[in-house]
Amino acid sequence: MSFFKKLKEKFTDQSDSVSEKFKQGLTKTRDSFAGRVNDLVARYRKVDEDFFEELEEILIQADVGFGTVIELIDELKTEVKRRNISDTKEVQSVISEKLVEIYQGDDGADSELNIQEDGPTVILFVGVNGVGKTTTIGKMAHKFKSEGKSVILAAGDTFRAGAIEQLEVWGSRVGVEVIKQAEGSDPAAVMFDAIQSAKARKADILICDTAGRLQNKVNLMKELEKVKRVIEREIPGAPHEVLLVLDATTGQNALIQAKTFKEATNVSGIVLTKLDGTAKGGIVLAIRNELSIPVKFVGLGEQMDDLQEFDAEKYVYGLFANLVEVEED
Ligand SMILES: Nc1nc2c(ncn2[C@@H]2O[C@H](COP(=O)(O)OP(=O)(O)OP(=O)(O)O)[C@@H](O)[C@H]2O)c(=O)[nH]1
Repeated sequence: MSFFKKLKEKFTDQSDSVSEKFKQGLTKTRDSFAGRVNDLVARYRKVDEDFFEELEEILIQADVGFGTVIELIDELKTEVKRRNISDTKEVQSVISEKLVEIYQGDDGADSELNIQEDGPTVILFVGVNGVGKTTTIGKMAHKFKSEGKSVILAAGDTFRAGAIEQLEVWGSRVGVEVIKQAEGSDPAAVMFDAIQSAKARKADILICDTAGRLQNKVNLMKELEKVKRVIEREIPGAPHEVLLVLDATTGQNALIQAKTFKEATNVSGIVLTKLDGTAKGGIVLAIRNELSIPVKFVGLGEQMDDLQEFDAEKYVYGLFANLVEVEED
């Protein structure tokens, strides 16, 4: 059975709300990317050099990233030869198989969060303004709460006007406490307070917001280092996760931001927001391959439960859900 058929069997069940969310959230990307692949396959009967060249172009336009595209095309060519494939329709299933393989890589690209059994687990959020950091923190707090965990939020973005209030709005919406100080105060002091509260209340999860200015890398680095130092001192081994939030609709710009943050701090995972708002959802693969940081969560819409743990198979299923398939005997 083809790889894609197996994926379909695994995920077509409508009652699986998560794979359905991936399918819904990737509609824009699927319409353009998979639509073009379908069209390519219809136009080319034979797998030849021209076919691969056009495929390369489509992948690059979906923001898959140049390096990743070259790797993928090379592997496809090898596989086509090895399996003696001549029908272009058969190549489609191999593409989906290779996309999953490339994403999972050698290290398995684990999207699971490093949660401490006997908390508090400290999760530090970093990222520039406007990427959807606050919304993501709110959605994540909601996710933990619905799993029965107790959550505290730390309003560490003391720099951007309105950031504290915005976090408070999410705090009351989700029903979790927000630890804050006045605008302009030292973020490290907010973290200190928040950790004391989390310890005193035996909270399971402490989610920390930070300021997202990128204009001055030295300042950003200093601030993040200071915040991390305080957290580490108060809870050895923390922060347990440093999640960088990136906006999928900014395409290659998101990659540039990621490189800067990677230089400034140890990023343990990426949250890619607004994947539903772009036709270039291939950016997930570019991030994974070019930065070697796993995408741990993706934003697939504006609703509270639209933040989903990333899963390469569900993602690829979402990309190709309407694939025109080869008839199998
Ligand atoms: N469609 C869609 N919209 C999202 C997603 N994540 C966030 N948004 C929207 O993006 C907008 C900006 O998000 P905010 O969290 O307010 O971000 P911000 O306040 O501009 O900036 P920061 O909090 O500093 O990142 C809001 O309208 C969110 O609803 C997503 O996954 N999908």
